[in-house]
Amino acid sequence: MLYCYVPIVFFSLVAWQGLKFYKNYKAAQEIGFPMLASPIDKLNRFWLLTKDFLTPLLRRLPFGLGEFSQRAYMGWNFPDFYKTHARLKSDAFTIVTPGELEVYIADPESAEDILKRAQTDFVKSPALYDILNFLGQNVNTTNGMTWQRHRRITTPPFNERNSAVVWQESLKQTREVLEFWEELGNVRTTTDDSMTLALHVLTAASLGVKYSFRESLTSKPQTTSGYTLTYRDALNTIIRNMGLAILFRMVEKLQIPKAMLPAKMKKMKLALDEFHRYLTQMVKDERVAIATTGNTGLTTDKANLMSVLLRSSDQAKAKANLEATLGEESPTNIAYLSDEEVYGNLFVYNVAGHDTTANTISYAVILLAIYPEWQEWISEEVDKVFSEGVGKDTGQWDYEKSFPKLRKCQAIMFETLRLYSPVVSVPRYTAHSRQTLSVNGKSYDIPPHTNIFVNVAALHTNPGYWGDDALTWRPSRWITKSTSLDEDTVIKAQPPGVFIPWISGPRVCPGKKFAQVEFVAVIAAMMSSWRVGIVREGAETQEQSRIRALQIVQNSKVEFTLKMKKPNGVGLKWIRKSR
Ligand code: HEM
Repeated sequence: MLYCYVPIVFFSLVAWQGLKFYKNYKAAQEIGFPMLASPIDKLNRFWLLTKDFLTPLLRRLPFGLGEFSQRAYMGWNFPDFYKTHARLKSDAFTIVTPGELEVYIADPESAEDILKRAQTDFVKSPALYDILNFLGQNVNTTNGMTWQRHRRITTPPFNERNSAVVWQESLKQTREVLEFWEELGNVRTTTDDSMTLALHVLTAASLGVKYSFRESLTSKPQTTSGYTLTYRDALNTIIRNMGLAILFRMVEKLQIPKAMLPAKMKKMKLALDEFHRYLTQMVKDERVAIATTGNTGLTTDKANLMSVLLRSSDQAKAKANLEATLGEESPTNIAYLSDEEVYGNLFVYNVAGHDTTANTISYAVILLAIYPEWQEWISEEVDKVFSEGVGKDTGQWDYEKSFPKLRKCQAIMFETLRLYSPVVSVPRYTAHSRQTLSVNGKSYDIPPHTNIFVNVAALHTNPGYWGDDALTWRPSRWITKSTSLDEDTVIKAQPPGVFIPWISGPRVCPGKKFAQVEFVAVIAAMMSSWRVGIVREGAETQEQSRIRALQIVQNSKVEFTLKMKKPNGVGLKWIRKSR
């Protein structure tokens, strides 16, 4: 009997999806942007589980019937760049799906406007961000007053004093990495090692925990009793497989018994559970340390994300409790973080602050090896900045004096982020209200429950702004002559909305300076005494090896953030620069 219901259920589902699609089509027509259609909602769970298998089959369908599948996943904007906008001759277009309506924007002024109105009009969609609530709600996933509370409490550690720690730790890690790479001869682990380097910088600056790069390679990791993984391995397993971690959270809701999970998912579950336990223990230990030493966490060398989160949370909690005991009529609004929220924020800062910077370093290093002329370009600047006094002894390099002068190193970072931005599109949501948006000077009405994507990859490569060589990696486009007598060159300022790897407005990335300081320290230290080249394969010429390496760089895809699919395909050789 049951089999009779199967076709009924199937056709009802199809009809329901068709109805939703039609409703969205009418809404998209009313907005007035050019339209594209997709019969699939990219957040549909069945699609998420099967898309890797189905997409190649769909692409083979005749008459371009499966063409929509190119845009049916998060992050399709790379390597589409500005192409779809150019084809539709519009800085805005709509994709109609049976899920929620999607609008893509590549007009710099509208992009800026959307990002500025992040607190009220264009918020973060719960459907997209709730899944990132690993271990607890956090600054990245919340909206409104809750977000303000998270932001107020979590950002103070990212100050100038912290930048000096980031600078010193980045230089130290780079010295160790380079010694290791010199010994290796043929380095195929640029991305993995950059991840380790960035993780060590982050744990030093945010948790006050220091690791040695060399020891992390040679010594067998010591697991704490009762754990299978070390803290670092648990975090690494999660961060290097964020796509899987997100999928695990979706599958977790289906309550599939652990024994039935595939091996990869079991490993992810173990990493997430143990990372949670480590954080719980670290928070407990930090509380004891604060109580016994009276360390405020704000004015001493021990100021780090963990101590600041706990201290400001605990103080605010104590104040609220006192007000409640005194029977005050309107006790302070909750101004602290619950323990779960502390874990959630520690997790998100670890993920956001590690993977993004590490990948930017690894893209830049491989691009420098492909285009060695830019190595000379930076080296000239580094030699000039450190010509007096400390010279090549990076252990003596001073953050405050040198960082602002290393403009070419900053240009390398900006140019790398322009083409290989970790976040290729920024999703926002109109929630329950209708919003007016001006695009290229004309006003449009955006309906409620619309996902509006600021198309970062398109903005960064619009030939109308960046010129005919928009897709070429050319760091010198960032340097211009200074009008001041004190400096001969400066970084070229861009108009608002044109270059937004860290976005802008109230939700601008709080780790922007952190990432810049780390990147500049690493690249300057590398180029002060070293040169890097591509290791040729077989009978390859130098030119062929560069073309191959560039293909590997361009063969990237978004897995939480943008990454090369096969970074280990490029072998690099590091040699000391002759004095
Ligand atoms: C090259 C390096 C980096 C890039 C390109 C980058 C980019 C971004 C972008 C585009 C966002 C906005 C995402 C959205 O609203 O959906 C963001 C948010 C965030 N980033 Fe970064 N980031 C970098 C490094 C860092 C670092 C080093 C940290 C911390 C140490 C960090 C912590 C965060 C946090 C906590 C948020 C959420 C802020 C909020 O929503 O209020 N990021 N980042």
